[in-house]
Amino acid sequence: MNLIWLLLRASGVQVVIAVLTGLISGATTARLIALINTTLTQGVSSNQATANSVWFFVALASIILISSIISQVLLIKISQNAVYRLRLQLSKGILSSELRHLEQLGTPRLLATLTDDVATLSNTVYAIPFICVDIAVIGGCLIYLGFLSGAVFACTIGFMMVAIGSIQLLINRAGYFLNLAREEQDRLFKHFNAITHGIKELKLHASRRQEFFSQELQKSAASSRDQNTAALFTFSISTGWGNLLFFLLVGLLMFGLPRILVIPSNIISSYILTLTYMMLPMQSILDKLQALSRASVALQKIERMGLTLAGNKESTKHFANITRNRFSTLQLEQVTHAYPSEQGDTRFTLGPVDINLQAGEIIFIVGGNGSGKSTLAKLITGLYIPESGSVKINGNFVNDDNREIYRQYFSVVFSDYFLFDSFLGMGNPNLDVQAREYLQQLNLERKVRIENGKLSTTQLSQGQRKRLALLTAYLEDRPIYLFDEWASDQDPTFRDIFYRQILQNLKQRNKTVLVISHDDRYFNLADRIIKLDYGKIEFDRRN
Ligand SMILES: Nc1ncnc2c1ncn2[C@@H]1O[C@H](COP(=O)(O)OP(=O)(O)OP(=O)(O)O)[C@@H](O)[C@H]1O
Repeated sequence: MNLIWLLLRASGVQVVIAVLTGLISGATTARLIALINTTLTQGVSSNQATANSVWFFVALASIILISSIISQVLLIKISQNAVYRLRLQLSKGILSSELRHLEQLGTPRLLATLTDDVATLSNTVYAIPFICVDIAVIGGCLIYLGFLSGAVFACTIGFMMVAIGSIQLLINRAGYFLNLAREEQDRLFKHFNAITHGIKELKLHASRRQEFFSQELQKSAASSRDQNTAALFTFSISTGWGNLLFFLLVGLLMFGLPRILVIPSNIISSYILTLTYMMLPMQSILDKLQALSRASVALQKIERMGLTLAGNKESTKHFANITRNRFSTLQLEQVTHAYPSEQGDTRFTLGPVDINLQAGEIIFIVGGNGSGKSTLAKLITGLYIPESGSVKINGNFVNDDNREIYRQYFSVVFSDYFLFDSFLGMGNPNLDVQAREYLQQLNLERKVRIENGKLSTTQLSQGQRKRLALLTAYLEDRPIYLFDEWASDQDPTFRDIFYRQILQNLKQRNKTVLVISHDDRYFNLADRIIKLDYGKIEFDRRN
């Protein structure tokens, strides 16, 4: 049902046209079978009648061909379009969701849905057009059967309802196993994540690798295999059961029903012929049910993810020239943020904090590990929404409507930064020239080339990659800079350059620079130091 909605949402009008042409194809098929039936049972009286029948036969066959092709082409387009829209919607949903919510969902779950579920769906929607035509053919045949004999039709429909009900029970059972298998898939993705990101640690420690493999990955993979096997077994039972029931129906019509009802033999043979013709589309539907159930589970997962994303959606209106806005002050007033407590863990709460930042200041944010520096950075930059308290920029409150504008004041290099290999969204005509200048200042001109806003490589050392992240921040040229332990993996010479030259240059350009640092040798270079201790400001003093 959800799959049908998916198509209807993609293009309601086209779906209606496709269904109508499908129905025409089905009805024409029924008429063709009726023609074959009458010709076989009654024969043709004259040459003229034969010629008429031949033309009628050709016309019906042509209509079936054309209408089924139109229906399928339309449905193929609609279904592929639906998957395309779903991919974009999901990606948009992730991009506009609150960071905290995405952190809670976790990368493996997001990836499992973005890759696995969407792939399952896109591999299955191709079947929907064929199923629609099959259903139309079955529908057309049933209508023809209804015309042949009301009593036999009633018996046939009664039998079919019971048959469909029993098959549905089996399919529901298979769907249950598929759901379990899909839940296991999330855990599998978590382990795949560990393999790709923890490969060095796993390679270096044989017993850790072995235990990870046997206790975690293998267990999940085996459980996924078992649930999938159970689902597939149930599906094959349902296909076999469906075929058996079909033969049972044919047997009943041939041997059982004539004993109870008086049915002319030509009606019986017409029924058998039509039912035999219906067997092909029925079998085809039964074969595709497995893929459809899998797609339905995937769609449920996608929709659940979409719903949680929509429930945590932020406004992401696009505002041009935001960075040209002038910055004078930024105030955090009684701002708090709390992480939910993990098992056996005490809940970490940052704040309430009061901070007042001015343009052109260099502020060091210092404190021990876990004191809340990065959390504060996410609150200052608007990535986390304060649970209480308020943030003001240039005297104006930051709220849901202007948070997107607010974020454009910041150029940030987080400690877990991501490096894009091209400078996207910069809108700077001198980008390449400016970027090459910065490459020289950052001592990278012999390692990296820049052509049309694209970096020749990002396969560099940690320190060099971080310099490229700094280069991107330079090019963004925004009023407030924030560096989260930027210098931690720089060599002593460049670390010195960072603290003594880069930060001072930014200050001279009237930038506000927030530096999260453990380098106490350079604390004297700050205009101001804010020290955090277990989520509270221990001191906020000028140097
Ligand atoms: N994504 C998260 N989910 C739950 N708790 C978190 C999360 N990130 C941080 N925390 C908790 O918040 C506390 C502060 O973390 P934060 O990263 O802000 O510290 P920090 O001062 O930047 O530490 P470090 O110097 O080690 O980088 C930690 O004790 C941690 O347990």
